[in-house]
Amino acid sequence: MIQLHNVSLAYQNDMAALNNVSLKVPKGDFIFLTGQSGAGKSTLLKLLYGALDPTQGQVVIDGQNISRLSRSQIPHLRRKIGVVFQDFKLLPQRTVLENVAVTLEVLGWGKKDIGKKVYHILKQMGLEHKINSNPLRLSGGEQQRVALARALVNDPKILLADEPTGNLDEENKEQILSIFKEANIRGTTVVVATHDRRAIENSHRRLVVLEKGRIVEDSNVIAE
Ligand SMILES: Nc1ncnc2c1ncn2[C@@H]1O[C@H](COP(=O)(O)OP(=O)(O)OP(=O)(O)O)[C@@H](O)[C@H]1O
Repeated sequence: MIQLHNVSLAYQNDMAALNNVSLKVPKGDFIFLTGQSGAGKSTLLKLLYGALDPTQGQVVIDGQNISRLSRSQIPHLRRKIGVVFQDFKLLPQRTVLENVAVTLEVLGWGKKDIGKKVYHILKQMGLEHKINSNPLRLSGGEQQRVALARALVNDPKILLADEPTGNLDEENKEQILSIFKEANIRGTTVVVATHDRRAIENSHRRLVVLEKGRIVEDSNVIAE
Protein backbone atom coordinates (compact mmCIF):
# COMPACT_ATOMS: atom_id res chain seq x y z
CA MET A 1 0.00 0.00 0.00
CA ILE A 2 1.20 3.49 -0.92
CA GLN A 3 -0.08 6.40 1.17
CA LEU A 4 0.52 10.11 0.94
CA HIS A 5 -0.77 12.12 3.90
CA ASN A 6 -1.10 15.87 3.30
CA VAL A 7 2.13 15.97 1.36
CA SER A 8 3.60 19.27 0.20
CA LEU A 9 6.91 19.77 -1.54
CA ALA A 10 8.64 23.04 -2.42
CA TYR A 11 11.88 23.12 -4.39
CA GLN A 12 14.21 25.70 -2.82
CA ASN A 13 12.09 28.78 -2.13
CA ASP A 14 9.80 28.28 -5.07
CA MET A 15 6.05 27.76 -5.13
CA ALA A 16 4.93 24.34 -3.94
CA ALA A 17 5.35 21.70 -6.66
CA LEU A 18 2.94 19.58 -4.57
CA ASN A 19 0.39 21.13 -2.28
CA ASN A 20 -1.35 19.13 0.44
CA VAL A 21 -1.67 15.93 -1.58
CA SER A 22 -3.32 12.90 0.02
CA LEU A 23 -3.57 9.64 -1.89
CA LYS A 24 -3.98 5.94 -1.15
CA VAL A 25 -2.97 3.30 -3.65
CA PRO A 26 -3.90 -0.18 -2.38
CA LYS A 27 -1.65 -3.15 -3.01
CA GLY A 28 -2.16 -4.54 -6.50
CA ASP A 29 -3.81 -1.37 -7.84
CA PHE A 30 -2.95 0.23 -11.20
CA ILE A 31 -3.25 3.98 -11.46
CA PHE A 32 -2.51 6.64 -14.02
CA LEU A 33 -1.29 9.95 -12.73
CA THR A 34 -1.96 12.68 -15.22
CA GLY A 35 -2.00 16.45 -15.59
CA GLN A 36 -0.30 19.13 -17.63
CA SER A 37 3.43 19.66 -17.82
CA GLY A 38 4.60 21.06 -14.48
CA ALA A 39 1.59 19.70 -12.56
CA GLY A 40 3.83 17.71 -10.21
CA LYS A 41 3.69 14.15 -11.60
CA SER A 42 7.45 13.48 -11.63
CA THR A 43 7.81 15.11 -8.22
CA LEU A 44 5.20 12.74 -6.79
CA LEU A 45 6.99 9.70 -8.24
CA LYS A 46 10.33 10.91 -6.85
CA LEU A 47 8.78 11.13 -3.38
CA LEU A 48 7.62 7.53 -3.71
CA TYR A 49 11.09 6.12 -4.25
CA GLY A 50 12.77 8.33 -1.70
CA ALA A 51 14.62 10.60 -4.16
CA LEU A 52 12.98 13.61 -2.49
CA ASP A 53 11.68 14.24 1.01
CA PRO A 54 8.38 16.05 1.50
CA THR A 55 8.53 19.57 2.92
CA GLN A 56 5.40 18.64 4.88
CA GLY A 57 3.34 15.50 5.36
CA GLN A 58 4.21 11.83 5.15
CA VAL A 59 4.89 9.29 2.43
CA VAL A 60 4.19 5.78 3.67
CA ILE A 61 5.11 2.64 1.72
CA ASP A 62 4.06 -0.73 3.17
CA GLY A 63 3.46 0.91 6.55
CA GLN A 64 6.86 2.60 6.61
CA ASN A 65 7.20 6.38 6.74
CA ILE A 66 9.95 6.73 4.17
CA SER A 67 11.16 10.18 5.21
CA ARG A 68 12.20 8.59 8.50
CA LEU A 69 14.48 6.13 6.71
CA SER A 70 18.19 6.70 7.05
CA ARG A 71 20.32 6.97 3.91
CA SER A 72 21.47 3.40 4.39
CA GLN A 73 17.86 2.16 4.47
CA ILE A 74 16.87 3.81 1.15
CA PRO A 75 18.48 1.08 -1.04
CA HIS A 76 16.38 -1.47 0.87
CA LEU A 77 13.20 0.46 -0.01
CA ARG A 78 14.27 0.69 -3.65
CA ARG A 79 14.60 -3.08 -3.92
CA LYS A 80 10.83 -3.25 -3.63
CA ILE A 81 10.33 -0.62 -6.30
CA GLY A 82 11.02 -0.80 -10.03
CA VAL A 83 11.41 2.59 -11.68
CA VAL A 84 11.25 3.51 -15.35
CA PHE A 85 12.57 7.02 -15.92
CA GLN A 86 11.48 9.48 -18.57
CA ASP A 87 14.87 9.23 -20.33
CA PHE A 88 15.38 5.45 -19.73
CA LYS A 89 18.78 5.96 -18.01
CA LEU A 90 20.34 2.92 -19.68
CA LEU A 91 24.10 2.48 -19.25
CA PRO A 92 25.61 3.23 -22.66
CA GLN A 93 28.85 1.26 -22.18
CA ARG A 94 27.03 -1.95 -21.21
CA THR A 95 25.08 -4.52 -23.21
CA VAL A 96 21.33 -5.04 -22.88
CA LEU A 97 22.04 -8.11 -20.73
CA GLU A 98 24.33 -6.12 -18.40
CA ASN A 99 21.82 -3.27 -18.11
CA VAL A 100 19.07 -5.62 -16.95
CA ALA A 101 21.42 -7.75 -14.80
CA VAL A 102 22.30 -4.72 -12.62
CA THR A 103 19.02 -5.04 -10.70
CA LEU A 104 19.79 -8.64 -9.68
CA GLU A 105 23.51 -8.04 -9.03
CA VAL A 106 22.68 -5.53 -6.28
CA LEU A 107 20.41 -8.16 -4.75
CA GLY A 108 23.34 -10.58 -4.63
CA TRP A 109 22.05 -13.11 -7.18
CA GLY A 110 24.53 -15.62 -8.61
CA LYS A 111 25.74 -15.24 -12.19
CA LYS A 112 23.99 -18.33 -13.54
CA ASP A 113 20.59 -17.39 -12.06
CA ILE A 114 21.00 -13.84 -13.33
CA GLY A 115 21.65 -15.12 -16.86
CA LYS A 116 18.53 -17.31 -16.80
CA LYS A 117 16.24 -14.68 -15.32
CA VAL A 118 17.46 -11.89 -17.63
CA TYR A 119 17.02 -14.09 -20.70
CA HIS A 120 13.52 -15.00 -19.56
CA ILE A 121 12.39 -11.38 -19.11
CA LEU A 122 14.01 -10.22 -22.34
CA LYS A 123 12.16 -13.02 -24.15
CA GLN A 124 8.90 -11.78 -22.62
CA MET A 125 9.72 -8.35 -23.98
CA GLY A 126 10.53 -9.78 -27.44
CA LEU A 127 14.16 -8.70 -27.09
CA GLU A 128 16.09 -11.95 -26.62
CA HIS A 129 17.84 -11.42 -29.97
CA LYS A 130 19.21 -8.07 -28.72
CA ILE A 131 20.70 -9.47 -25.52
CA ASN A 132 24.30 -8.61 -26.49
CA SER A 133 23.51 -5.32 -28.23
CA ASN A 134 24.52 -1.90 -27.06
CA PRO A 135 21.34 -0.10 -25.93
CA LEU A 136 22.26 2.97 -27.99
CA ARG A 137 21.85 0.86 -31.13
CA LEU A 138 18.22 0.07 -30.30
CA SER A 139 15.06 1.90 -31.33
CA GLY A 140 13.23 4.10 -28.79
CA GLY A 141 10.60 1.42 -28.20
CA GLU A 142 13.26 -1.26 -27.70
CA GLN A 143 15.20 0.93 -25.27
CA GLN A 144 11.99 1.53 -23.34
CA ARG A 145 11.42 -2.23 -23.11
CA VAL A 146 15.00 -2.76 -21.84
CA ALA A 147 14.31 -0.13 -19.15
CA LEU A 148 11.12 -1.97 -18.28
CA ALA A 149 12.91 -5.32 -18.18
CA ARG A 150 15.44 -3.81 -15.75
CA ALA A 151 12.63 -2.45 -13.57
CA LEU A 152 10.61 -5.68 -13.57
CA VAL A 153 13.25 -8.42 -13.54
CA ASN A 154 13.04 -8.90 -9.76
CA ASP A 155 9.20 -8.87 -9.69
CA PRO A 156 9.04 -5.65 -7.64
CA LYS A 157 6.10 -4.94 -5.36
CA ILE A 158 5.72 -1.52 -6.95
CA LEU A 159 6.44 -0.24 -10.44
CA LEU A 160 6.75 3.52 -11.03
CA ALA A 161 6.95 4.80 -14.59
CA ASP A 162 7.41 8.40 -15.68
CA GLU A 163 6.00 9.19 -19.13
CA PRO A 164 6.80 5.71 -20.43
CA THR A 165 5.04 6.05 -23.77
CA GLY A 166 6.17 9.62 -24.47
CA ASN A 167 7.91 9.34 -27.83
CA LEU A 168 6.58 6.00 -28.98
CA ASP A 169 4.28 5.15 -31.88
CA GLU A 170 0.88 3.54 -31.28
CA GLU A 171 2.10 -0.04 -31.67
CA ASN A 172 4.95 0.43 -29.19
CA LYS A 173 2.64 2.23 -26.75
CA GLU A 174 0.22 -0.71 -26.82
CA GLN A 175 3.08 -3.12 -26.19
CA ILE A 176 4.39 -1.11 -23.22
CA LEU A 177 0.92 -0.79 -21.71
CA SER A 178 0.29 -4.50 -22.02
CA ILE A 179 3.58 -5.18 -20.21
CA PHE A 180 2.33 -2.98 -17.35
CA LYS A 181 -0.96 -4.84 -17.28
CA GLU A 182 0.79 -8.22 -17.15
CA ALA A 183 3.04 -7.06 -14.30
CA ASN A 184 -0.06 -5.83 -12.50
CA ILE A 185 -1.80 -9.18 -12.99
CA ARG A 186 1.26 -10.85 -11.42
CA GLY A 187 0.68 -8.65 -8.34
CA THR A 188 2.81 -5.54 -8.87
CA THR A 189 1.22 -2.22 -7.88
CA VAL A 190 1.63 0.08 -10.89
CA VAL A 191 1.78 3.89 -10.91
CA VAL A 192 2.23 5.47 -14.34
CA ALA A 193 2.66 9.23 -14.82
CA THR A 194 1.67 10.41 -18.27
CA HIS A 195 -0.02 13.20 -20.11
CA ASP A 196 -0.93 10.79 -22.92
CA ARG A 197 -4.72 11.02 -22.53
CA ARG A 198 -5.35 8.49 -25.30
CA ALA A 199 -3.41 5.76 -23.56
CA ILE A 200 -5.41 6.45 -20.43
CA GLU A 201 -8.87 6.68 -21.90
CA ASN A 202 -8.70 3.21 -23.41
CA SER A 203 -7.25 1.54 -20.37
CA HIS A 204 -10.17 1.71 -17.88
CA ARG A 205 -7.82 2.19 -14.93
CA ARG A 206 -7.98 4.52 -11.97
CA LEU A 207 -7.08 8.04 -12.99
CA VAL A 208 -5.65 10.67 -10.65
CA VAL A 209 -5.38 14.17 -12.12
CA LEU A 210 -2.90 16.72 -10.77
CA GLU A 211 -3.16 20.43 -11.45
CA LYS A 212 -0.62 22.90 -10.10
CA GLY A 213 0.46 20.45 -7.42
CA ARG A 214 -3.02 19.49 -6.23
CA ILE A 215 -5.19 16.47 -6.91
CA VAL A 216 -8.23 17.84 -8.73
CA GLU A 217 -9.80 14.55 -9.82
CA ASP A 218 -9.63 10.93 -8.73
CA SER A 219 -11.79 8.43 -10.59
CA ASN A 220 -11.74 6.11 -7.60
CA VAL A 221 -11.64 8.03 -4.35
CA ILE A 222 -11.23 5.59 -1.51
CA ALA A 223 -13.17 6.37 1.63
CA GLU A 224 -11.14 7.21 4.71
N1 LIG B 1 14.73 20.24 -9.52
C1 LIG B 1 13.82 21.23 -9.52
N2 LIG B 1 14.09 22.46 -9.01
C2 LIG B 1 13.18 23.45 -8.98
N3 LIG B 1 11.91 23.30 -9.45
C3 LIG B 1 11.57 22.10 -9.98
C4 LIG B 1 12.50 21.01 -10.04
N4 LIG B 1 11.87 19.94 -10.62
C5 LIG B 1 10.62 20.35 -10.90
N5 LIG B 1 10.43 21.64 -10.52
C6 LIG B 1 9.18 22.43 -10.63
O1 LIG B 1 8.16 21.74 -9.92
C7 LIG B 1 6.93 21.75 -10.64
C8 LIG B 1 6.45 20.33 -10.91
O2 LIG B 1 7.38 19.69 -11.78
P1 LIG B 1 7.25 18.16 -12.21
O3 LIG B 1 8.48 17.80 -12.97
O4 LIG B 1 6.90 17.35 -11.02
O5 LIG B 1 5.98 18.23 -13.19
P2 LIG B 1 5.41 17.13 -14.20
O6 LIG B 1 3.95 17.13 -14.02
O7 LIG B 1 6.14 15.84 -14.04
O8 LIG B 1 5.81 17.78 -15.60
P3 LIG B 1 6.21 17.05 -17.01
O9 LIG B 1 4.94 16.41 -17.52
O10 LIG B 1 6.64 18.21 -17.85
O11 LIG B 1 7.29 16.07 -16.72
C9 LIG B 1 7.20 22.57 -11.90
O12 LIG B 1 6.78 23.90 -11.68
C10 LIG B 1 8.69 22.48 -12.07
O13 LIG B 1 9.19 23.64 -12.72
